[in-house]
Amino acid sequence: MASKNQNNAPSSPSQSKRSIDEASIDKRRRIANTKMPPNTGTRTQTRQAFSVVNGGQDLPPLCGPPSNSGSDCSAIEFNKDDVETLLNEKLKKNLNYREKNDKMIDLIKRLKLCIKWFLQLEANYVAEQDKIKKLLELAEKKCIDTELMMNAKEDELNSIIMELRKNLEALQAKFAKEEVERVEAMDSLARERDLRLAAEKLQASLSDDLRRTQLDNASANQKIQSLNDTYRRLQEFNTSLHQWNSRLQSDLETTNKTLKRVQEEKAAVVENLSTLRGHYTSLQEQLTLSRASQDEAIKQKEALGSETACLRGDLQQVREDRDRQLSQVQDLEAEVAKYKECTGKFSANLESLNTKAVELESTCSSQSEQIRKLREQLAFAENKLQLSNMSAMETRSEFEENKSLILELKSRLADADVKIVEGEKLRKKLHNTILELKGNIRVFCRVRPLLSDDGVGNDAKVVSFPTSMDLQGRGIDLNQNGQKHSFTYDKVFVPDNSQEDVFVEISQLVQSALDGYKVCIFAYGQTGSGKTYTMMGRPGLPDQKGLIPRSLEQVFQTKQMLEAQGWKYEMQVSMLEIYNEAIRDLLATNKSTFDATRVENAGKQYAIKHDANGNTYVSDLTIVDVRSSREVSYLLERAAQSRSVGKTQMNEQSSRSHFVFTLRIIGVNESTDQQVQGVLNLIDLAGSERLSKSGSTGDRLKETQAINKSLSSLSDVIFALAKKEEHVPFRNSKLTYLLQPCLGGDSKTLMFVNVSPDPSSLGESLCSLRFAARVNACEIGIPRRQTNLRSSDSRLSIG
Ligand SMILES: Nc1ncnc2c1ncn2[C@@H]1O[C@H](COP(=O)(O)OP(=O)(O)OP(=O)(O)O)[C@@H](O)[C@H]1O
Repeated sequence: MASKNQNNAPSSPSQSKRSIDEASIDKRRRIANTKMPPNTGTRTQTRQAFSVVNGGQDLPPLCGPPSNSGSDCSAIEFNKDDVETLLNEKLKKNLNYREKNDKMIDLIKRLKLCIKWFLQLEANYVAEQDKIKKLLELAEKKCIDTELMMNAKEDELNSIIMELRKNLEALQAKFAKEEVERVEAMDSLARERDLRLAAEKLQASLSDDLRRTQLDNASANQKIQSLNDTYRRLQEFNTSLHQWNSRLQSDLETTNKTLKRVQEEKAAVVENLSTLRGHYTSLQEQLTLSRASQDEAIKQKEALGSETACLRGDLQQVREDRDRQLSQVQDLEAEVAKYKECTGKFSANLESLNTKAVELESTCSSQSEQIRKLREQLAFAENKLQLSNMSAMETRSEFEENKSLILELKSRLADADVKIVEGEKLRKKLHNTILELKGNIRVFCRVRPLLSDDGVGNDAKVVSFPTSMDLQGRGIDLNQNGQKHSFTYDKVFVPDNSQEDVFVEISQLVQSALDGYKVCIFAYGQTGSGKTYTMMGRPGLPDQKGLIPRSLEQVFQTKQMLEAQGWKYEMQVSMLEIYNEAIRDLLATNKSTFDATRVENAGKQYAIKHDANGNTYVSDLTIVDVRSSREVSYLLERAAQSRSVGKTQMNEQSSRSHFVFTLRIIGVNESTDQQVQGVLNLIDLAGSERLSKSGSTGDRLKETQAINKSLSSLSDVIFALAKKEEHVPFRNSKLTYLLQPCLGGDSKTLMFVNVSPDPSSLGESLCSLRFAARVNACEIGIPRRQTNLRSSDSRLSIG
């Protein structure tokens, strides 16, 4: 029991008290049951004895004091009632003597037993009383010792409690101090945080530190809270100890009062003592725990100190940041000062802007006035607009009518376009037919006027023109030594005929070139007869423009007209001369080409090639795309400056080479899916001259021989073509080979024979006229014999 009570926790003093009270009551009960006061004990023992004597079965067996072994009443117990019942028992009247005697004997026996039991009980009580007295004395001694010890322990506990209180006060003071420091640190941190937040958001790391510090503070607060809880528990424990002590004192007083009466109270005191010992042990343990908690609190204090140091470090860092921020603030203040200066300037500007605003306001008011007027005008205009809308409605209806009319006209126009295309095709066909009927090789004769330089002989008028109806405009008579030579051609131009008159006659051929035919127009004649004049005209005089510029003007004019029908044309120009059977590029930009020393070799550079489509290509020849007659005129001037010229008896500026102007015309009509490719060759041949007259030496002789040779070759080709012979000797000269695709077949060839009326060159004129007459006669199908020409005249022979 003692060890069990020692293990009881002291934390529940009321429970302990209750257990102690119950124990005390139990003990008291037991003491009351076992104790028999000397004056009353006889009656009780007597009753127990009488109960036994009266039968004893209905009485509960009581644990009486120890009895003598072997005695009859050792197991019999008596109480007061039993004794009184035994003493008051009377015999029944209806009993006989014997029965009365038996009953009396039995009663006597029971009385004897009761007396005997009572005497034994009394002796036992006396012995027990002595023993209890001795035990009480010992218990008193022990209680006094225990009380002394308890007092000592109480003093010791009081001193410990005082010490703990002091420690707690010191800890509380430290905690309060640290709390104040913490609050100060928190305040400073809050201030610094405000500064930080106001300055820049770059202090995110410091915010993290602050959060950590706050967490540490929270943990410290928790620790403080736990310490406060511990302190509160200790206080409660101290209070319970006080209560327990007071209860112990009261119990001690109760024990002292009942010490003499109750033996079991000694055990209770012993138990209490053991309990107190247990409590003492537990108090010692609590003390140990308190010391441990004190150590822990000291450690926590140290930890808090280190945390405070950390916080101070953070505070120092925060202060440094604050210093940095302050420097930034100073910089910002400097900037603010600058901005203030700028603000001053801006305020000046603002004043000027204010004045401008005032001006603008005045302008605005005037504009408001204008707006008002404009609104009036707008209202007026709206009225007009309504009227206009009404008229627009009328116009719209007219428009619809016109639209339908336009559609009808468009359909008619489309029909007309189709008809035009068809008509154009028909025109081309008819035009070609007419030209074919006129002859693919035609000969025109042109007699130039008599010039002042021309020599005047006996018979000044060697050229005349028949006036008969059938030959008018086609015949020419040449008088030589009284003999009249008459020639007929497709057309004869008299000296009075202008350049325009001549061009009118050849313009149909130019149209053929645009229609896609190959056209060649030659100017043939003796030197000084007017070939260059006919082809090129006189420079600087527009009314004396020659066939080439006029043809080009017609080409570009017709091109523009045909573009309306869907035709698109590309024009390419090339110009070359054949000098001494060598080709020379007159549009080449390299001037060295015209170096006389390179003339002979230059021919090899310009190889003539014909393709299957009848197109001619000269390698290395300059071909220029042209879009206007002006561009071509510019090129013609350049070429004229590059031509090989010389001086003859008949001409100061005699052309010593054949000049070939080629215009390639490529036309495409996408709407009718037609394509044409025509060529217009305009050729100013070198002037024929008798060798006897040319001064026939050196280069001059060579030039004249080359010219005569190429002209002879050309006459061969033209005769062959006119006679439609199978073998045409194109390769006899560069000129004929170059013109091969443009001669014969569907090609149109026109030869001008230029004649000089100068009597001194009558022979040359006669030769030219005879040659041209033969060509013309072949073409129109006149039998050779009817021309009265000798066979030897079939070839042009000059010199
Ligand atoms: N129809 C004409 N009307 C007026 N003057 C003309 C006419 N034909 C030629 N002339 C003039 O006659 C001169 C010789 O003419 P042109 O130079 O054209 O002869 P040519 O046949 O080209 O000579 P060559 O073969 O030697 O080059 C020039 O001064 C030219 O102005």
